[in-house]
Amino acid sequence: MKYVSTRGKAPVLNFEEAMLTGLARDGGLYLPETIPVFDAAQIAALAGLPYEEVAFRVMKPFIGDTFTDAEFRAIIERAYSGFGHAARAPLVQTDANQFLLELFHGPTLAFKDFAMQMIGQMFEVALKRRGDRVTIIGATSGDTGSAAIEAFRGLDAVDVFILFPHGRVSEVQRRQMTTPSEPNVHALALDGDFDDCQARVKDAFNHFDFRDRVRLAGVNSINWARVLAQVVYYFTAATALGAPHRKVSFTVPTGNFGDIFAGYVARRMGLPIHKLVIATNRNDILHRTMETGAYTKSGVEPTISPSMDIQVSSNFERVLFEVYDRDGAAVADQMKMLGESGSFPISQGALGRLRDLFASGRASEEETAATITRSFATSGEILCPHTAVGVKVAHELADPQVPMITLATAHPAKFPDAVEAAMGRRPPLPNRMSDLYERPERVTRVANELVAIETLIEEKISA
Ligand SMILES: Cc1ncc(COP(=O)(O)O)c(C=O)c1O
Ligand SMILES: N[C@@H](CCOP(=O)(O)O)C(=O)O
Repeated sequence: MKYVSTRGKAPVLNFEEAMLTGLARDGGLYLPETIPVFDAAQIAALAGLPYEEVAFRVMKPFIGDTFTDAEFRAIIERAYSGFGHAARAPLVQTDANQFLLELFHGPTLAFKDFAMQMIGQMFEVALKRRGDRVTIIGATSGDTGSAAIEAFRGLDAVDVFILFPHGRVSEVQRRQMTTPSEPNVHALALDGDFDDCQARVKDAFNHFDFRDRVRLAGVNSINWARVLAQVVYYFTAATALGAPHRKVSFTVPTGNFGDIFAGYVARRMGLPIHKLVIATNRNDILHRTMETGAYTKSGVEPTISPSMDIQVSSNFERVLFEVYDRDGAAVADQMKMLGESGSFPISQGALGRLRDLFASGRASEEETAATITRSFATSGEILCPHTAVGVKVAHELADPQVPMITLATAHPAKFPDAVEAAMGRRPPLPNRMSDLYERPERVTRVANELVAIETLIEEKISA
């Protein structure tokens, strides 16, 4: 399997190279040259299998000969062994035709663990075999960072630097990043918002001297391996409800577009997905784009669903590449326009294709809080604010005949203030984390400047 860049000018790579590279050298994102398709019998055979077996069958066609079957099975086993639920991603019915896919039973209580635990294990095996060492840099609005630090803490072949927006993540998220004591992990509080963090990460990748000197690698969803691991739970959920013989819809609380892009890949692989719904909070750039046909930045406003407080949605580039018939030059032009003027138009043809692929909706702060309140009162389910954004939109866009699955992307205990304000009860942390508030924190404040960040990284890795 070969991987190509969305901007069409970077070297074509195999899976291992694409995984260890992260961002393509032309600034684009890697995608498989072709997406494998499963027939109905292959999909039907997944129903009822353990999560790990589905993960093996779904991901295997994408990895080429990077790992032997035995290696890959062992990687998958290790990745999911720390999850707190035997089903890994259990499906819960909340209403006549509404379901929640609980993706928060991993070590840091968010869906990021599904991919990050896999990447940690895959990096470890690949780097040991190469006798290599890398410096990982990541940007987070809260969940990617904690999942990355958890997945890579203490591993020999990596140093990890995570940039998070100072003062804009929940206390639980911050502590998950700042309390691990292993010397190879570093939480950096940046003076800016998530888009600034992500922009500095991309700048570092585009500064080739630095990139090559520290052997930079990325674990944001710009890394194809992140998206790939997230394709699996669309298959487990849909087959549990009767796919391929029955269609299902998914609503995905969306920020950086990685999770919903994984749903798009699942559909391209043959999974019969009826609607794929983008749910945004009041930072609704994706919903506005779908409505108006112009991707236009308008400044990030802090919300009670902070992990989705994003304006530059990285993986949207991947879907643009698809709806522009894989025209890398057209995508590069759009990204240039976005960088220069904060906006780009989408052609009528591409917009039509986007609207065929995705529906969209948004939830205001009040609607998000009201959804948390109502969900607890009617079904006893305590939702995290991101999931509540999804549930609000899912109810609006559901078809009575088709099951609607909302991705429950984080555990409510990661956002206790917002949940308590909505329903008058503070969700407790699971027992294994109950001392999180007592552990000492270790964090470095950093300016929103590439030079300051690069200097800090070089100092730390040479210390
Ligand atoms: C809890 C939670 N929900 C939803 C999202 C949005 O996911 P994505 O960025 O893949 O669109 C994030 C951040 O990525 C998150 O942390
Ligand atoms: N919401 C994310 C933002 C980064 O997203 P990623 O999926 O591209 O890593 C977070 O929680 O950090």
